[in-house]
Amino acid sequence: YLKQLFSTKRPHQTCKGSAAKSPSKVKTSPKKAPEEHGDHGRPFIKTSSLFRNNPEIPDVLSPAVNQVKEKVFTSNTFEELNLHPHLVRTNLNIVLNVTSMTSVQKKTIPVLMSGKDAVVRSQTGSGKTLAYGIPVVQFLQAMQPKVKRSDGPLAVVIVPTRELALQSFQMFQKLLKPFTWIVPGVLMGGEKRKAEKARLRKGINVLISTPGRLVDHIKNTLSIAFSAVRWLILDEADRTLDLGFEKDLTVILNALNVTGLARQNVLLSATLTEGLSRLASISMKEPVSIHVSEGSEDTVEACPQAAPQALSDSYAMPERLQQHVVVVPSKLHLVCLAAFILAKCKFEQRQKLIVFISSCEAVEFLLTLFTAVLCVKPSTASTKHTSTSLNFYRLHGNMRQEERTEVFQEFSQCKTGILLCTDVAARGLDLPQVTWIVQYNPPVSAAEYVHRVGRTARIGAQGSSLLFLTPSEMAFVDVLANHNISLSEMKMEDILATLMKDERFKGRGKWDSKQRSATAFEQEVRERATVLQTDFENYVHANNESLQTAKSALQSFLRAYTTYPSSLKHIFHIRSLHLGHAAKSFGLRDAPQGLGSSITTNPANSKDSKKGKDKAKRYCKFSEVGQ
Ligand SMILES: Nc1ncnc2c1ncn2[C@@H]1O[C@H](COP(=O)(O)OP(=O)(O)OP(=O)(O)O)[C@@H](O)[C@H]1O
Repeated sequence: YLKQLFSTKRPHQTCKGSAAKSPSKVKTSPKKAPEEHGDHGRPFIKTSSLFRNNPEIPDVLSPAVNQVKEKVFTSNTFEELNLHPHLVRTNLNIVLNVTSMTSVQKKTIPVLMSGKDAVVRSQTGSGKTLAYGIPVVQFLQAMQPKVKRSDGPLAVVIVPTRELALQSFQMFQKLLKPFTWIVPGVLMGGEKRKAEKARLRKGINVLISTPGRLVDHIKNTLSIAFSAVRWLILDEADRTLDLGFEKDLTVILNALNVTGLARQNVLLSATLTEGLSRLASISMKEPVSIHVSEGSEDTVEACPQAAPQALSDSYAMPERLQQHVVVVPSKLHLVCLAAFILAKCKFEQRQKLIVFISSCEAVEFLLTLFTAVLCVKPSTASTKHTSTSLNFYRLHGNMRQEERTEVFQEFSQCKTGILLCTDVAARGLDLPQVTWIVQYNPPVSAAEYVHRVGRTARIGAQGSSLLFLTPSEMAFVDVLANHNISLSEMKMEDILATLMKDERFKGRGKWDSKQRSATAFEQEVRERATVLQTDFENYVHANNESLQTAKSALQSFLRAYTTYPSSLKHIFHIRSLHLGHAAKSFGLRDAPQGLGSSITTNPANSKDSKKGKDKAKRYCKFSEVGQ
């Protein structure tokens, strides 16, 4: 069917009009349309109409849902917990500046301190890390005889990504400050194995690791011994399973189980549902199920079998998170994202955005393109509105680890900026003061949606999110509604209207700001969007290198599109993509020839067999996370 997909004769379901019948007939090449010069000295190349032959944009009808609410804070303080006074005063009150417990902490800490296993679900940004960190530290500092480095790991914390491993490690460093005899350490893909081996040999008591790297050491590092382990924490437990790490987890559990010491096991995530029972059954003993949704004051319950089944499919969302959706035809995706970034980061103050993109190559491409086109200063001082400069960052699994760590730290500390990233940044990361989450490419599940938007509106703060969908993808709104998530619509035209503030993209000179006619305004917005798209296309087509980069970004986007799970294929199916229009969203004037064969030759996209499907899943996900 891939042949069919890239055939120009393929009838297209999502588009109206003649262009829909010939998707590759997107005509704009310098040869076909000779250059002329516009008012601003920029060479104009006639861009095929961005606003014609697009599918209709119906209104979004987000079904009414009862949003599940969780109260973040309680009026209880940590003093009530009978913790070591240094842990409360030095660490929590002074170093971490926290006094009252969050709901999940109030429910989880006493359960864990009583020695039980637990499965913990509470909304993103509600303080789950301290909910397990405090009991672990309280337990370790009280151990007699005193913990020694040579005891090796006493607590093992498994997290799905490297940045999250680093973040959890830093939290343990803070919590363990007064207890200098207990040593935390982190192992993660991308770091030097030799240095990690040396640290393991010296002794690490609280070991934080990504699954793959831990398995690597279990197999290859003689000095790793788990004879003393008393705690196993799986943070973002559902994702760890998702990533196909089940095999790795089995290796880890087998290594831990050899000793037979009594061990406490804790699973945590904002989206624990089905699938977890399987994990619980292999790793836990009569776990207590803890969830925090409103009206569930008593939801600390012993659920001997398959505790997570008590959890419903309704996800609690942060109360002060404003969720939006915008429906944008593929052709207009690029200009619409650019206009949104300009609106927030150029014409508003102190905005910090995270933009989720489906592939590493597309992240790289957009970074280069936006830096070249959007960051250019106007040739005259004609920008009417006060504007601030744009600071772009990027994070994805194909970057070197040092670079990833550097970007993570820099973006954590910056006051304004735009992080273009893949799902490596979707889970667990606690990046301060993020104001907007933009999902430029839709997530692979409702759970991933929850985690992505959860990078804002943390710990009771305010935040907003925007999901981009094409008209053919609108049914994803219903998928979210099934999990009690409701979105309000933002209009594409309103986002594009930002371009009226930016004189760099002025149309061909007829616009007069004193004009009051709505039609003239709309016309000028469209012209400016076209000018911006032309700038993008000119950049992409300026040389062979940038053209190839755009093509491979498009290709990687298409590959990623094939990896949606079968339950969502009726919404996100590569057959319903309009290749010519998708190409436009990568600044390409025409749909590249031969893309079909390059996608079919990739084993990740062979979908003839189940094996092929599995490979496809793995290909994308492993390359994303870059274990
Ligand atoms: N009791 C508290 N009072 C104030 N701030 C807190 C408290 N507990 C945790 N925090 C802060 O809240 C933020 C979010 O916490 P954390 O990262 O543990 O959330 P989470 O529930 O694990 O989120 P996610 O599901 O996204 O991983 C962190 O900056 C943390 O320091």
